[in-house]
Amino acid sequence: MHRSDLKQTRRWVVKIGSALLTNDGKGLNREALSHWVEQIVALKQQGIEVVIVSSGSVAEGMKRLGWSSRPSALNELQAAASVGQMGLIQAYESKFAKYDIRTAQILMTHDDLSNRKRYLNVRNTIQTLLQYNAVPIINENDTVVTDEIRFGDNDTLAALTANLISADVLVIMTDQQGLYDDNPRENPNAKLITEAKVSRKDIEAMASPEGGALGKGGMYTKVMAAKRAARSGTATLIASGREPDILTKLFEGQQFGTLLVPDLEPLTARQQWLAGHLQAKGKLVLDEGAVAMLKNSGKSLLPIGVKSLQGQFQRGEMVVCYDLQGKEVARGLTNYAAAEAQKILGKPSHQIESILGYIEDESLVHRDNLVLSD
Ligand SMILES: Nc1ncnc2c1ncn2[C@@H]1O[C@H](COP(=O)(O)OP(=O)(O)O)[C@@H](O)[C@H]1O
Ligand SMILES: N[C@@H](CCC(=O)OP(=O)(O)O)C(=O)O
Repeated sequence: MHRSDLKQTRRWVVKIGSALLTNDGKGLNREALSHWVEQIVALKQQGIEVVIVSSGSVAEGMKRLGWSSRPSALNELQAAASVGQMGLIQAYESKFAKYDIRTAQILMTHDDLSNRKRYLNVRNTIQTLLQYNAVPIINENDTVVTDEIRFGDNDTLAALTANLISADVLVIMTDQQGLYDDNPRENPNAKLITEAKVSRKDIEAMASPEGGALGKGGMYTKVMAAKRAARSGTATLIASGREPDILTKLFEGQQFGTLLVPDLEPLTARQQWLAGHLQAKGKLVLDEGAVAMLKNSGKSLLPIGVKSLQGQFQRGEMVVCYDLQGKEVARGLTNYAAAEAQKILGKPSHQIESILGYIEDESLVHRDNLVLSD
């Protein structure tokens, strides 16, 4: 993907971060929002389908509730998000209405995306909305989530959305010009990276998880989001939402922000869904033979190759597989709950039935439910 190819793309996810959307924490910056809407309308006129992932509900809720500082208690954050989401959506709806464009609100949790049925439902809904020329506006459903099932930051949510709809481009708009080789808030000599392959290992180290006062995740979650997005072949642009006409400039191939080129082998839709599970319920440690089988022969994981396990997982839940050196090898959905798996570890599959009294499958993790880690 080169910048000049951006004009030929068809489907974009545009993520607008808290750091940008909020007026120094005093609610939404409606003027700026209006300008982004204008640019999205211009993209749509060029035939691009756009999905927005927008933060800002907590900041708007704080203003509406008259709170001067961001609460730390989860229930207060949830209340603020719930009050503020009304204002956020209202702002987008009224701006798009001027152009006679319909908007649609989608609130998701990580749980929704890890449930295969709900995942497919969300995908169908978004695709249908795009067919009807509506602009879906996505945020995390903050009111129903607790820490362990949160995306936590909207960069991750935006990347999973890009996977969900096989977007060509993910634009992460933030308050910096793009990815610098060091945190520009701390190092005035930091240099902007204009382009990098997403597989480059050093870009993770450049990106600090320290964000501004309002954002969450900093640049680190943006780089990780670009890696996730690359699983569906999606190119990521990290750029400043403060730059006038930024979306239009990017579309035209102008040199703004950082282009992170997807150079990894794209995963199938089902593998993307598997890889998008953020929470694993258990760990398996594999012997060398099993690691080689998974990596080189594309085989299922049999219990005989598993040395030990940890965690209280149930059948159908996500487990992470490690090699003997502790490096993650793969992740997948287990056919057996932890208590049963413990009994069949290291045993040949023909013994499963006599040990457990039944057999669910001869593999512990079937190949179709397994994805190799990078
Ligand atoms: N290498 C880097 N390049 C650019 N910004 C960085 C880098 N490392 C950390 N940051 C910080 O990340 C911030 C953006 O992240 P964040 O505040 O979470 O924004 P958002 O709300 O848009 O997601 C920047 O303001 C900057 O301080
Ligand atoms: N869902 C929350 C935002 C999550 C968040 O702050 O994300 P980010 O824009 O990545 O810093 C909200 O709308 O306020």
